[in-house]
Parts: sequence; C-alpha cells; structure tokens
Amino acid sequence: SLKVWINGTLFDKAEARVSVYDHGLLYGDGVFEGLRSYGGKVFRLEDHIHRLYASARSIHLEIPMARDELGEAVVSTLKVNNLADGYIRLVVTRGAGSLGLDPRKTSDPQVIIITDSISLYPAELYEHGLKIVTAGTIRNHPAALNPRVKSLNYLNNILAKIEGTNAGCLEALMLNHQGHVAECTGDNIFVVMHGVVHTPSVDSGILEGITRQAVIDLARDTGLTVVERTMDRHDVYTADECFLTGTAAEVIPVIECDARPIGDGRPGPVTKDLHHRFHSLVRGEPLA
Ligand SMILES: Cc1ncc(COP(=O)(O)O)c(CNc2cccc(C(=O)O)c2)c1O
Repeated sequence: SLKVWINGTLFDKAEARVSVYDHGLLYGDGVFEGLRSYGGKVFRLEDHIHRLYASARSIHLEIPMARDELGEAVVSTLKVNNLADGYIRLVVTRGAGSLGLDPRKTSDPQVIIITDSISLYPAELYEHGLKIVTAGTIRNHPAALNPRVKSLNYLNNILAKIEGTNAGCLEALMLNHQGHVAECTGDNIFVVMHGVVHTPSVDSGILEGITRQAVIDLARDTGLTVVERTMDRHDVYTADECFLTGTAAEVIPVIECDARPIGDGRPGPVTKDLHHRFHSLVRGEPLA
C-alpha cells in the first residue's frame, strides 16, 4: 500500500496520522504544496520547494529541514510508491501544542509527504471545456492572510467552490477585494483576446501559480504576447478564449462564465495549442 513520509519515517497510508492537538488541524496553521511527477520526474520541484519555504517564512513557521533535503525526500517517497505519474502533497503543520492559538506553545512541526494520484476534473472537460461562475466569496485581502501564501487555510476557497458546485459548475471564479478578477478556487485564469494572452497580475491578490508561470513562458516562447494586468469580468465575458492553469488542473479550457459563452462556446486554438505544449513540456518532450 502507499507509504506516507512524516518527519523522516515512512508509514502505511492507514497508519499515517498527526495529533488531534496539531495546530494544522485545529487552526489550519501550516503551509502546503501540490506537485506532479511525469515519467518519474517532478515538474518544477525547486520552484515548489521555494514557494513552500516562502509561505512558511511568511507565517513565521520554520521548516526543520534544508530545502534540498526536503526535495530529496519528495523524490524518494515517489520512488518508494512506484508512482511515475503521481500527485504529491507536501504539508508542513505548526505541530501539536496547547489548545490556545499561540504558536510558541507548539512543538515538532509535522513535515508530511503524500504521493498519490489525482484527477481534478473529468477527462472529457479537457476536450469540451469547463463552465464556471463568479463566487460572491472574494479572495483573501492581501492585508489579511495574503493569497500568495499557500497555507492550510483553504476555507475561503472552499466556500467559493461550494458556490460553484451549488450552481452546477465544477469551478468558481474569485474576485479580489477591489472587485477585479483574481483566480479560481484552485487554479489561475487566462483569457485570449485577438491573439493576445492576458492573465491577472500577481498584485491582483492571487497565488503565484507555477503552472501559470510555465504557461506564460511557453506562450511567449511561441511568439505570443502575454499581458499580466488588472482584469475585470468584462474581459472574461468578451474574451475569444479562456483557460485555467494549475498543478492539478494542468491547462483546461473554459467555455462559459456566468452563463455567458466565451467566444463561440468551444475551446479555442490558442488554448488547445498551449495545452499540447504544456503536455510536452512536463514530459520533457521536444516542443514542436
Ligand atoms: C488558489 C490557487 N490558485 C492557483 C493554483 C495553481 O497553482 P500551481 O500552478 O502552482 O499549482 C492553486 C493550486 N491548486 C490546488 C491546490 C490544492 C488543491 C486544489 C484542488 O482543486 O483540489 C488545487 C491554488 O490553490
């Protein structure tokens, strides 16, 4: 059965546990990363580890391991589980402590590496596209828990996700505190207008997605102009194409937002091309 790595020890999935006094459970006090491996190679491992340590630093949590040590633990856990194409969840909690909030009363941050498989959206939606709705729940205000911190506090995103599923959609668009477009509950958003690619800038109150950056680089490498800017729903409604990016989602077309068809209501050519290029990139295949 699958083994889970916790603070250097491998546990059977059924025996992998943390204390009920862990502040990760009690308060969502911790950080995490979601990574994928393709053909045994972890995509952008260093970038994910860098973001994990940045998120930890931001919440004043010291990860009791060196970055390269943690990277090696990820790769070895993947190998132990014989997962060539796997999804990796990397979690660091504040650790167990008193029932009060005070992190000074905790000890032993739990460093957890889960490797498994994941499929966020049904395969046919990569062919036919996803419908999304705008959630009333906005993305975290940057002066509160900054949305660039990938923390265990995902209730904000979950509330928006519930609004999406209540509306019959598998994903929901979230605005920021100024009412501009930020991202979806678990992926970044892109639109294509007259052959130009647009995506909310990092200062729009978003998670700085690693897939987002890879797709921006891919698009620019193929000669497309990519603009990172402040965006509104009008830009989504009037776009020729729209797609989402994320480690779990990869690159998935959006064909409708708030019951408005995007373009002709079908995945567009730029979206399909970037999807295929991303597929080749993560598998280390030469780009056409
Ligand atoms: C809010 C948010 N924005 C963008 C992304 C994509 O970032 P990367 O390109 O670096 O992966 C994420 C990460 N996406 C994510 C994380 C955890 C769970 C789920 C889920 O939908 O179940 C999704 C995310 O949670």
